[in-house]
Amino acid sequence: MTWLDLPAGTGLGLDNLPYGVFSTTGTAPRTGVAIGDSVLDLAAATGDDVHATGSLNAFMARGPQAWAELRAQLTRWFTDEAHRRTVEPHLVPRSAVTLHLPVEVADYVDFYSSRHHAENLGRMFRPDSAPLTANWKHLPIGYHGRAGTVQVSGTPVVRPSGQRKPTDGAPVFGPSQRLDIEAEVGFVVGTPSELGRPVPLADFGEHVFGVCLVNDWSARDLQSWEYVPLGPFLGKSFLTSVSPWVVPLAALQAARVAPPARDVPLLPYLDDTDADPWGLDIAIEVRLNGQLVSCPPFDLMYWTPAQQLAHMTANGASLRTGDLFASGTVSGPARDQRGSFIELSWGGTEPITLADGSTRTFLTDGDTVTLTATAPGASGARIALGEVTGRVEPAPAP
Ligand SMILES: O=C(O)/C=C/C(=O)CC(=O)CC(=O)O
Ligand SMILES: [Ca+2]
Ligand SMILES: [Mg+2]
Repeated sequence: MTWLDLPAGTGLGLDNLPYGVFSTTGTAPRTGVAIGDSVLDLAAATGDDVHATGSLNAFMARGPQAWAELRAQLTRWFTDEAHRRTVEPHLVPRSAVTLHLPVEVADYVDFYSSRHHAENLGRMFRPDSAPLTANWKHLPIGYHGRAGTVQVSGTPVVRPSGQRKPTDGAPVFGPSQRLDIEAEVGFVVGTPSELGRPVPLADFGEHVFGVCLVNDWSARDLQSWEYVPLGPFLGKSFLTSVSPWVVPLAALQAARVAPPARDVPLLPYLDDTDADPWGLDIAIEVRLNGQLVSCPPFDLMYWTPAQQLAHMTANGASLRTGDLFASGTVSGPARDQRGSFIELSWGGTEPITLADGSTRTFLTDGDTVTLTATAPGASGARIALGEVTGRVEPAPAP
């Protein structure tokens, strides 16, 4: 029980306690913890300068024991009436805060781990080949993205310009006509690793601090022309949006589920059949201008984040505090479980109809896309993973 007056059905109860960076008018950005309709000012409540730096990095770098200790302390503070007098003055209404990018992003990696998404994109981008490439079931495919354009939820999505190639004719340069979203889950690295030393599956929880939502905005016309043979480049690097609250891995223990059965035996460094695997029951919702368009199921992801981390470091590449790796677009087998508009509209050939009767293939200037998600929490109720939103603005005049 808590002395806090938590709203009924809050996804931000004692079993969540996500971390973010906030400011109020005229004050410097600092670390806070979301609880109900409030934010606890951690810099003030703990007096620890690590929470006054304006990003979570310094705290994340302290490692899993420090993460567990602070979480245990927060639980004591919020449950024991004796702490009320000292803690309550440091609660700020959530409606009064500005939220900032919570993490100084070091490297950004994007995976491709939804089988349904990969099959759909394969069918559309490579209609003359098998939907899944020969390597897909043997390793979690990924690429290194652009860390410097990872921004917090709410950052305007300026329509990117670039080269695209009409079916008949020469390449042209101009604003993307196929601007899209990618609904993903992101994993934030806290503890670095040593160069030359792979991180085994079992060490996932030693390194990964927490989870956020990711919208990996994508310009499909730029992408389909530029990506051969080196993979995604300018079609995705213009912006990646993340949710402001990082949910600690500890809050997701009750959400752990077995991943889908794998079709081929895995090499030992990826084989989690005898381990406690890291499938996660995260239910995502995608809204366009407030209207629900899709419910991508994260529990169906073929590759888990622990396998992604093991693969990402299998060659000895080291981790830095603040590294962000995203799951890849989350799509399920049903049409209304697809995590991108290229899939929802089947490459623009089958427009979707929204609740208000309007139709869409790709995004129109003025559109707002919002991703939210929930997962089972320790109390039995679902915890919230916050939201990541962005509004499309027209390309600047040339
Ligand atoms: O199949 C392709 O060539 C490209 C696929 C993507 O755009 C996916 C990507 O960025 C990774 C992902 O989000 O799943
Ligand atoms: Ca992506
Ligand atoms: Mg992107």
